Amino acid sequence: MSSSAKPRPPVHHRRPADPPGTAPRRAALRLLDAVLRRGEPLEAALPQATRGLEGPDRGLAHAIAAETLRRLPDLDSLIDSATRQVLPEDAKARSALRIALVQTLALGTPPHAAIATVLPLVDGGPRKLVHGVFGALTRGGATLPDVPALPPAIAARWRASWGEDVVAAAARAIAVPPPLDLTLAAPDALAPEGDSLAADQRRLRDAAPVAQLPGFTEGTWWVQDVAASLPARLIGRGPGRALDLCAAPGGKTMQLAAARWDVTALEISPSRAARLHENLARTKQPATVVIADAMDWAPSEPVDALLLDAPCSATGIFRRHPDVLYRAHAGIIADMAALQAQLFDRAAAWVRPGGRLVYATCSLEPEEGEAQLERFLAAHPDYAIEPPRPGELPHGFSAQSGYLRTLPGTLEDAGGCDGFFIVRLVRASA
Ligand SMILES: C[S@@+](CC[C@H](N)C(=O)[O-])C[C@H]1O[C@@H](n2cnc3c(N)ncnc32)[C@H](O)[C@@H]1O
Repeated sequence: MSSSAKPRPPVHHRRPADPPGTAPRRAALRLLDAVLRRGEPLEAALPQATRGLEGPDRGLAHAIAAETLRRLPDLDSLIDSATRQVLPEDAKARSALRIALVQTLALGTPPHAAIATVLPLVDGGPRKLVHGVFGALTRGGATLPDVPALPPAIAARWRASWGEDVVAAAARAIAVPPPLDLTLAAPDALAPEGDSLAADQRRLRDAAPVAQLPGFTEGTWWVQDVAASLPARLIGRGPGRALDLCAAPGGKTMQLAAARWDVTALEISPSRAARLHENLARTKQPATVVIADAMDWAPSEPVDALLLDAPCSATGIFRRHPDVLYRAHAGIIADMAALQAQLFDRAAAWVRPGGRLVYATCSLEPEEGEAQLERFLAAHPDYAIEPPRPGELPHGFSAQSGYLRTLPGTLEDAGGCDGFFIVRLVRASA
C-alpha cells in the first residue's frame, strides 16, 4: 500500500436495533446483575439500570426483576432440569432464561412474546441454547410451585433461628403480593376504605396506585407496614422533645409529629433526607430535619424520647424487597450489628433520666435484635425494658419477654406483616 493511500474508516459493529419490548427485559437483566453479582439493593439499582425507559417500561423491568428474585430457586431448578451441562450461576444465558420463564410462568406473558423479547439479550451468544431450553420447558408444561422455594442459605439461617414453621410461613409470604398498609395522621383522617388493625390504620388489598387514593393529595396518611408503625406507637404521645435518629424516608417521624412531639429527625443520606422533606411537606407534619452522621452529631441536651430505627440487613422486608434474600449474607449482618451496637450505645446518653428509648430493626436476624438488647442491658444498667401496656398495640400483636418480635407467620390470616424487632426501654430517674 502506498503511503498516500487513505486510511480506512474504523468499522463500528453496532448492535442491531432491539425489537419492540426488549428494552425493559434488557433493563431487568441489568437489575438482576446489580443484585446478584454486585450485591446492590434493587431499588438503588433502578435509576441506572432503567435509564431512558418510560414509566410503564420501567415498572415492567422492575416487576420482572422482582418476580425473578421471588422465584429464583424454582426457576433455576427448571433450567437445570432441561440443560445437559449446568449453566454457571452468572451466565447471561441463565439470566435470560430466568427472565423469559418468569414472564410466561408467573406474569402471564405469552411464550412467543417472552422468548422473542429475551433472545436479543444473548445476541452473539447461546441463542440456540436459550431458545431450545425455553421451548422444551414451555412445551413440556413446566410450572412453578404455588409456594416458592426460599434460597437455601436463607432457609437454613431462619430454620436455625426460628424453626421450620417460620421458614414455611416465609415461603408462603413471598407467594402473594403483600397488602398496602396506611398509617393515618388521626383516626378520623380522610382515608380509603379498608381493613383496620388500629383506629389510625388501614389495610388495603389490590389498591389503586397510591397517588390516586383518597387523602394522598391532602396528606392525611402515609404508606407504612403495620409492623413498621409499632416503634413510634411505643414512644407514645407528646408533648416533649423527641429525637428520631435514623429517620428517612420518615414514616416514624410523621407518626411522632402527628402524636404532638417536637421532633428532630436525623438522617445521614442527603438523598434520603430529600424524601423525608417531601413526605413531611405532603403530610404537613412539622419536624426539624438534620442531615448528619449520628456517630459525629449530638443533641444540645438530652431528649424525652428517642427512636433508634437502626440501619440493618432489612431481611424483615423480604416480601416487598426480595433482593434482600440474596444480599443479606453473614458479613453484612455482622457489619450491621456492629453499627447498631455503636448507635445504640451512643443514643443511650442522649435520653434524659426517666425518658424512653425505643430500639427497632426490620430484620429477622437475632444478631440485630435480641442479641443487641441483651448486650445493651448488660452495658447500661440504668436502662430497663418497659413492656407494652394492654391496648397499646394494634390488634394481633403481643410482646413476649417485654419486647416485640414479628416473624413470617405473624398476622398471616390478615395478610401478614414485615419482620421487626422492637423494644422500649426506660432510663432510670436520677
Ligand atoms: C431503617 S432506615 C430508617 C427508616 C425510617 N425510620 C422510617 O421509618 O421511614 C435507616 C436509616 O438510617 C440512616 N442511617 C444509617 N446510618 C446512619 C447514621 N450513622 N446516622 C444517621 N442516619 C443513618 C439510613 O440512611 C436510613 O435512611
